[in-house]
Amino acid sequence: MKNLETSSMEEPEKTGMIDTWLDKHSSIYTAATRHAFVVSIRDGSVDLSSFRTWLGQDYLFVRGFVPFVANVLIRAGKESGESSDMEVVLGGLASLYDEIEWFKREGSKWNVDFSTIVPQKANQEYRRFLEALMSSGVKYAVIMTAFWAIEAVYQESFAHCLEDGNKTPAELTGACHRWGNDGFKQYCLSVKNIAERCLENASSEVLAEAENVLVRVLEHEVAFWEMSRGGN
Ligand SMILES: Cc1ncc(CNC=O)c(N)n1
Repeated sequence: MKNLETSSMEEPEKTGMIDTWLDKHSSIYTAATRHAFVVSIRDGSVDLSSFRTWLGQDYLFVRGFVPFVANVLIRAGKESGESSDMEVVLGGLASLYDEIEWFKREGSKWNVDFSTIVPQKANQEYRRFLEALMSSGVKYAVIMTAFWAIEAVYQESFAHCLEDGNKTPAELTGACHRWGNDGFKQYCLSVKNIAERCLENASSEVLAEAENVLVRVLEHEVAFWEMSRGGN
């Protein structure tokens, strides 16, 4: 009797490099997107001094992230070969303006004086890593993979705090909506598609570098959450 299960030999659906890498490095990906600090926001047990530490440190991080995204924007104009890349990155850069304004409002709300905050070690190391990625020897496919990972960790993390069954305190839902909203999810998907397109044509050396950079971003994100949880 003919086996119906195997009678149609369909080609397996093509998965992109990024999803392949996330499967391969799923434990660090989960550590970055389901960190105890994020889970504590979701279940309402969050320690507000940790939240205040995160707020001040992330404000400094975002100020360093702006030149990084500006560098991605310049490369999107010069190196991409696809004119729509620029609009995607420009949209991200523009939203960082609103984000900085939001941080300032949150800073007054939580009595966090940004002018006196000193970047902690994890923050300094993450920013140094971003600076290294901005050097001209780093390929567009590699920086785009890093850019996607940085944004996607926040999207995944804060969307989790808004999912069914959350007990996120009302005063923290603003932060969760900032990165957990649907528009930000769509934007992350657009960045992912750009990265995937570049990776499709990349050499094995560039692929290896992009995979390494992806893992390094996830490690920096875990260290950043750890720093926040440690308080100040
Ligand atoms: C440490 C860290 N990683 C990613 C983001 C999200 N990108 C821009 O806001 C962020 N704010 N902070």
